[in-house]
Amino acid sequence: MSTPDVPAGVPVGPIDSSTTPRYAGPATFARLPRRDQVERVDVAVLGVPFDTGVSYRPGARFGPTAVREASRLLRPYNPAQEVAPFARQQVADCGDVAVNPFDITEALQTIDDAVSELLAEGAKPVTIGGDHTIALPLLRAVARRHGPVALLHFDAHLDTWDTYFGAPTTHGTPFRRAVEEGLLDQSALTHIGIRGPLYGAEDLIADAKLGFGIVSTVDVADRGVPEIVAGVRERVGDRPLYVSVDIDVLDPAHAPGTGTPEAGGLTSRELLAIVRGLAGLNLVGADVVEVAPAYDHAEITAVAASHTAYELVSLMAPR
Ligand SMILES: N=C(N)NCCCC(=O)O
Ligand SMILES: [Zn+2]
Ligand SMILES: [Zn+2]
Repeated sequence: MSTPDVPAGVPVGPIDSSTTPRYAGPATFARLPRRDQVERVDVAVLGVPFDTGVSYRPGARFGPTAVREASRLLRPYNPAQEVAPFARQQVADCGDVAVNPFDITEALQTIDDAVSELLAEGAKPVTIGGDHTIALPLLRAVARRHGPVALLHFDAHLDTWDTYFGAPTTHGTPFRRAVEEGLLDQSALTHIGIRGPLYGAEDLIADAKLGFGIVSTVDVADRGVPEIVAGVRERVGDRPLYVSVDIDVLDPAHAPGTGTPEAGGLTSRELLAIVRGLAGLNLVGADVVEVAPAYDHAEITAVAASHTAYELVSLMAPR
C-alpha cells in the first residue's frame, strides 16, 4: 500500500480505511506514514522495545508491536478534543529504537540519542514502551532541549524508589534518577493513580521530598475528574510538560497485559478523560509504557494504550 500523493506541506495522514481494509498490510501507529515517507515530522511516534529493567513479569519489549496492531482502528477525527490530530501536524511512525537488551546503560544512551535527534528536527516524541526505565533517557533528551520539565506521571507505582538488587536504573527508579539529575521542575511533579502496597511508609516521605504530589486512585474516585484536572492544570501552569503513562495506572480489568498489576485502578474512561483535560498545556513529550501483551486478553490493554497515545497526539495538535 502506498502513501497517497499530497501537496508539499500538507500533512500525510493515515491510510484510508474506507478503501484499504484496516487489517491489511504492516501496522504503523494509527496507519500513519513511516518517517521515511514524509518530509518533516511534527509528532514522532516511536517504539522502544525494551524490558530489561523490570522487577516482575517481563514482556514489555513486545509492547510497541502490540500497540501498533491495536491502533489500526483509530480514526482521523477526535470528537472528544474536537481536533483532527493528523491533519494540522505531520504525525509519523518513526519505528522502533534498536536497543541492546543485555546492556541497560548502552540501551539508555541509544534511546537518548534517538529522541535527541527527533527533538533536534523539531518533533515532539510520543514514545511507546517498553518498561518504565525508558522514561529516564526520554527525560534526559527532553530536558536537554527544554530545561527541567513539569511531570505528570500516571501510574499505580511511585517509581521513585532508589535501587533494586543494588541497581539504580530499573523500571521502579526512573523518576528518582530524573530528579537527582535535575531533569524535572520539582515545583510541578504529580503522580496520578497511585495505589497498592509499598515497602514502607518512608517510601511516601522520600517521594514527597523529591517534590511529588500524589493524586491516588481513590482521590480520582472521590473528587471526580474535573476537580483533578483543575488541580493539575493549576500546578503545571505554562511550564513545559512531560506526560508519562504507565498503563498499569488502569485497573487490571482495563489493562491485564502489564508486568506489575495492582488491583483497584482507574478505568480507561477516567484515564482518557484526565488526559483530554490537559488540552492547551505546553506538552513537549509523552510516553505510554508497560504494555506486556503476553498477559493481555483480546487486546484490552493494547487498545487502551493505543487510545491513550491517540489522545496524547491530539493534545499536541495546533488549534
Ligand atoms: N514501573 C512499574 N510498572 N512498576 C514498578 C514496580 C517496582 C516494584 O517491583 O516494586
Ligand atoms: Zn506501574
Ligand atoms: Zn511505572
